[in-house]
Amino acid sequence: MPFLKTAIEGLLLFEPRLFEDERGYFYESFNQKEFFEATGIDLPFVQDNHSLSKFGVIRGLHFQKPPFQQAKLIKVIRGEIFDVAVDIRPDSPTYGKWLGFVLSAENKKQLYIPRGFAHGFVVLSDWAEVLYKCDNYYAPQAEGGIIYNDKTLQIDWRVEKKDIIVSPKDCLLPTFQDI
Ligand SMILES: Cc1cn([C@H]2C[C@H](O)[C@@H](COP(=O)(O)OP(=O)(O)O[C@H]3O[C@@H](C)C(=O)[C@@H](O)[C@H]3O)O2)c(=O)[nH]c1=O
Repeated sequence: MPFLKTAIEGLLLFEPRLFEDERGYFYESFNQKEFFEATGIDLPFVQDNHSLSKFGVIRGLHFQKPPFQQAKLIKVIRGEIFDVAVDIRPDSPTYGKWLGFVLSAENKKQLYIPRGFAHGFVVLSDWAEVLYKCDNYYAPQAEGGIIYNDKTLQIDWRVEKKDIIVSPKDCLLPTFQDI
């Protein structure tokens, strides 16, 4: 289960090895032991999430406040997304930096986002189904977020402004400066 390091410490990209034959393909989409070796995380994931979104939908940027923070392992089983992680770990040398990766049903890449990041994605295909594992339960009272079009972060969401769809709740999220 090879995890590639990224320009942000702790943020890892997983490119699984596919076994293809005349029937189709097989791959290990998750292996706890190899995951532990790569990330040092010894806790099992406790919640799996599955969302479907149409083209132009941005979900995010979301996080849960301490002590309810969540690490996430993201993958796409239908369509294509641009998945974004923002480092909001106060002591991090890359605090306030973001990285984005195209994850798709085709490329089968998975993004591991440690605790202490804000997360969001935009759908680049007609529809996208996103699956992710979390190492902590949903805690609505601890929900936090940053507005997707924050002026400081300047995230390039890769879709035209007219096509962007954001939930009423996410439209009200604070700026990066205000969190
Ligand atoms: C996130 C979540 C939501 N819900 C409920 C609350 C609400 O009524 C409904 C939809 O919630 P939301 O609008 O917050 O869903 P969504 O915008 O998809 O929220 C998710 O966005 C991505 C980017 C993340 O990283 C996730 O951690 C999560 O915050 O689902 C749960 O029951 N459990 C959960 O874990």
